[in-house]
Amino acid sequence: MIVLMQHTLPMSTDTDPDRLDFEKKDEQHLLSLRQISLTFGGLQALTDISVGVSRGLWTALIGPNGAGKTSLLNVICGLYVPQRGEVLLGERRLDGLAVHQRAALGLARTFQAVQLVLEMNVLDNLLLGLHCRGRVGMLGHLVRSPGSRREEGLVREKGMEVLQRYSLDDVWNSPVGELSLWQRKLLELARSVVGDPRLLLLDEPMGGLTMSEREAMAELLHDLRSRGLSMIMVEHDMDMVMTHTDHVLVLHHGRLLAQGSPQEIQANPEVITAYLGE
Ligand SMILES: Nc1ncnc2c1ncn2[C@@H]1O[C@H](COP(=O)(O)OP(=O)(O)OP(=O)(O)O)[C@@H](O)[C@H]1O
Repeated sequence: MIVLMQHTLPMSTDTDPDRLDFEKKDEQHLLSLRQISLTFGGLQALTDISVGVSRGLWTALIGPNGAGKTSLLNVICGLYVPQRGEVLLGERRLDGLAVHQRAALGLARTFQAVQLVLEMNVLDNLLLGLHCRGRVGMLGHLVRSPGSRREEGLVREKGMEVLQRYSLDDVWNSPVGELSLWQRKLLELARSVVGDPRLLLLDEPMGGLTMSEREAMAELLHDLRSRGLSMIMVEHDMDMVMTHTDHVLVLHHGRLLAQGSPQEIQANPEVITAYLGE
């Protein structure tokens, strides 16, 4: 369940009762955003966003074009630094942590335009997901000690198991440049989860896919959620959002316009106006 924090963050001391109340709510959340504001020069991309995301849910982040959805994912994963506000994973404040440090704490991310190294083969691209998560010692690989070779063998074995799960084991040695869009989307998803993250941020994972591929992707995401992975997904396909996700956050002009179950969001007059007004 996601709880909108409507009161403003008090500026006073830790003994302030409002502040303690705020933090008590945060304890229940896997992710907490407190009063996030982000500007690019004169452009206000995000304004005063406070929201908590509970564990184990598949949350959709929707809104018209330019509403700030990708910017919010970028703030969460550390690509963008907001001018104001705090991001917490569990009780850990993430302010000041770089993308790779947040990844090591369990935050994973996929991108709208798939981010793979086209010249590298499928397995090596997958294993980049483990390096990003800090699960494999880069230095050990560079010096190639016997220990590191053994470790590398185990890691490659685990990688092949994951590729099998995503039906990519047959093409493990092909350069990514030779894969179809569907296979690239699969590989990006596999790479984002290979390090066992706690929270997965998905930016339009179904973009550009056919209807049957979208359904297949939804199945994979259901499977990940049933294994306990929490997800926040930016998606434009409303049918997908309404059919598959547990909870919906709606951004409009950089503000949190509404949140609720898919059914509540579908019936929300403010949301309908925001979309029709585009
Ligand atoms: N790096 C950037 N530099 C300048 N402006 C940016 C940057 N990133 C985003 N913006 C602006 O911030 C606003 C929100 O953009 P964002 O991409 O987050 O929206 P969105 O909801 O993801 O849109 P879409 O659905 O079209 O992908 C837009 O006006 C966009 O032009």
